[in-house]
Amino acid sequence: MEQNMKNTEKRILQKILKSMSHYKWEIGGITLCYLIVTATSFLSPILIAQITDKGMLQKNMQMILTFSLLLLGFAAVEQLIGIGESRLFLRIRNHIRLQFGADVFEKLLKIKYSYYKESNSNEILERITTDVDRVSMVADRGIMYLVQFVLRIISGFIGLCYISWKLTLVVILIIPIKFGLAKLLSEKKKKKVGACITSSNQLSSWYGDMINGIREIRMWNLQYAKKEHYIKEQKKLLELEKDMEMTDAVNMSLDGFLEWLITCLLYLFGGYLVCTNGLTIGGVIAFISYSKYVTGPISALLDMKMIFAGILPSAVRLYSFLDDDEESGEGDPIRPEQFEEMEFENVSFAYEEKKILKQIHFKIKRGEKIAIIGKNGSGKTTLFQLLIRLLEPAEGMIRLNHKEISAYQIKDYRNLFGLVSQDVYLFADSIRDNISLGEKLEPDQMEEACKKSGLSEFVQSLPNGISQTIGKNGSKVSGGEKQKIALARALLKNRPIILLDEATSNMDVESDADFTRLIKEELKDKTILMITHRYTNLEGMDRIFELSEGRLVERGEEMHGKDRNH
Ligand SMILES: Nc1ncnc2c1ncn2[C@@H]1O[C@H](COP(=O)(O)OP(=O)(O)OP(=O)(O)O)[C@@H](O)[C@H]1O
Repeated sequence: MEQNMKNTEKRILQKILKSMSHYKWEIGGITLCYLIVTATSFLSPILIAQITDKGMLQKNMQMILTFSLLLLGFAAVEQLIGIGESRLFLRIRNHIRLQFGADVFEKLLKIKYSYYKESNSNEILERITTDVDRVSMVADRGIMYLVQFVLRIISGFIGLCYISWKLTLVVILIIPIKFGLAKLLSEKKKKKVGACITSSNQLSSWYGDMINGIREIRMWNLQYAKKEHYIKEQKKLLELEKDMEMTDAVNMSLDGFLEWLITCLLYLFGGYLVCTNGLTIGGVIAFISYSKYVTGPISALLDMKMIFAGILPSAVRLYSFLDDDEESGEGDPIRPEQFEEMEFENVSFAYEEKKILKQIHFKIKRGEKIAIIGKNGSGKTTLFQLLIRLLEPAEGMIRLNHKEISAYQIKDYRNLFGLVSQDVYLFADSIRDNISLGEKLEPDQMEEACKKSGLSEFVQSLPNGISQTIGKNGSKVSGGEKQKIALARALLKNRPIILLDEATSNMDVESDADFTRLIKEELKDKTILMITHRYTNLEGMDRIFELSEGRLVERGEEMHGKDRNH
């Protein structure tokens, strides 16, 4: 298990590094900047030593001025190059964010529909933004400085050995100590980041659920209980985050102490060498400056483990999401006019252990109208979801024109259907945009669709007419009006097969009667599959099926003319 995890992490690390390889030119530019900065900073301690030994100790103002100006010149070059390096770095960081963001968005559009049944939108959003943000940290300065660190360490060691190899041994002492600390703390941090991610996910899932259920919370006075729950869970999460951040704080403090330990040891031995004439005072000052070049980057280099410990749990989750199964999109093309018939052949379906549909068998030909009735939870909507390929049968086969539906290109296949459902989702746009779904339409086309769906009167009563915005998921319109918008959309799309899943469940009696008339007259050439609980809607249907205990049974004429709402 542990080994498996390690292999996954290794694979993911390779993937991350591969994604960085797209930015060869930028990384090359940054490396060049670092090379120049390394060269100038390599020379700076030598200049400081000259100011001390040849300038201050020999009271030579000319030397002090010359070397000070040189030092200032180097600093100016370093800062200018720093600006160029920042530009390149930000370019890489933005590209990486955009790349991950676009990959994730595309995946969300293609991932199997079941993914959305397991998590609410808040949870998905939180999970994705956290993971993308964390993984984008690979383009963090800390990691980008990797090359600079290595260069600094090499140049620093050359400088140190040049001044005194004995003192250099003191500096080398830092490596095993820092290595041991980084290993210990990074393992701890990885576990803590994992725990934080899990807990934060659970909280955002709960939070999303709470926002969606705000009406019920107010109606049933659940505010106090919900607030208590929130505080309890948020406290737990904050404790975990505190623990995680404490690991970084401990690491920083130990780093600081280690730095001072080395500095004190250098003063001790350096002071001894000055007293015994083994080294000049300027030499000791230069040595201590060089030692900072080496100890800082060594710490930072070994801290990479800590940075990756923060990134890896998110990277593992993000890449496993990106590897998740997608809807199969490729296949044969089909045009709407080519549709002849659809057939369910012994189709069975189960949600986990629960069998919903058992050996469903029926055929529908072009122009036929079929009604499906059945008790709540009998599986009617599930049957539609199988039809539009949101779900896949566990057994059996659904055929279109004698060919399994998965053999068709999904885009073409879905273009055969128009859907009006009981819980239609409307975007927070205008009524026009919700009906046209981005398609350019003539005003009279829109007007006709509104008239047929019974929406005209409502639209005329609005201050902005068809341009009126309707809020998140149509929060500013009624249930019946929502269904009429969905119906107008389906009419305009003019698809050969129309699926009506309790399409009039929220409509008034008059609108419901208009709808029945619409099916009989305007939609007489369309193939219609209608789920309904209202017997009045059965008028004009060619055949009626009842779904009961997972089985689909054809019912006869006795169903027509029954009272409303069975
Ligand atoms: N994602 C899911 N996981 C587990 N069970 C599910 C899931 N979705 C639906 N179900 C169950 O499957 C059964 C069929 O649901 P479906 O929505 O197809 O019924 P329906 O006939 O359309 O019901 P209604 O008339 O109430 O709209 C129900 O018992 C439901 O609880």
